Amino acid sequence: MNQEFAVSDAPRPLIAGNWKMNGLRAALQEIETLRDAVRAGHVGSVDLAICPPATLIHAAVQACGGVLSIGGQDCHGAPCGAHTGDISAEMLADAGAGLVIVGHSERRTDHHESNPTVRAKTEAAWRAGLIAVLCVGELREEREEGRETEVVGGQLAGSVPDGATPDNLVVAYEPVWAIGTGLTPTCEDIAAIHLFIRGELVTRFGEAGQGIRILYGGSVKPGNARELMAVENVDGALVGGASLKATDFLAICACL
Ligand SMILES: O=C(CO)COP(=O)(O)O
Repeated sequence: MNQEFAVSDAPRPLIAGNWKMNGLRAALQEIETLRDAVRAGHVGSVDLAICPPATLIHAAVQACGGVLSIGGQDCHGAPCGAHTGDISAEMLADAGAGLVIVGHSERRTDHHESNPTVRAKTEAAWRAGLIAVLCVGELREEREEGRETEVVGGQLAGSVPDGATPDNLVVAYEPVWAIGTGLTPTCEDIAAIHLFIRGELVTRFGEAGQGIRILYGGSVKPGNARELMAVENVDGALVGGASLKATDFLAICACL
């Protein structure tokens, strides 16, 4: 691949905010601030998404004025049924969501979600017409043992269904030990694992694998976003804490 092709063919970056279990209705002001910034032309060539708690999805869709995507943080694999407390991908789509995070490490840990479960959730997202933002990443001890590619490779093989394309899948590499800790891998380490993920996607999906966006997540802040986003095969970020305030989120977006 020559340089010109690589540059023109690079996926458009995506900065996605994961609000986790944060946000009451007053937080919709942050979405309105993001909307106004996009409308005023203050955000460059980058796609924006916010995944608020499910209680705010419908209102967030109304508040965002169609200039950013709103997503869910999880979905059930089934379209409906006797699953108290769960939300289906169809329900998210009905509320106006365009994407859904699946396989976040907090779900894999707190709710014991396995790779086959994450795979079923990804298929559910596709069935409902949503983009799946599928999270992978190793634990601290797995990194210390030098097993990160083995772990991430196993998560990709076990949880990404056949049929992935740039239009239905985004992969988010989130090392568990970097989430909410202020720690980040070195740029060299991020480059290595993103190249590994790119290779796995291309091996499995051919040309489509080149265009599937690979986000980095874990303690992305305005102060470190520029160097993290400049790493090869980093096509944007999945941001937790720094997505709660529009000013921080916009400062991250400005780094692309
Ligand atoms: O888990 C994350 C996003 O999904 C990252 O969270 P922090 O940005 O708060 O580390």
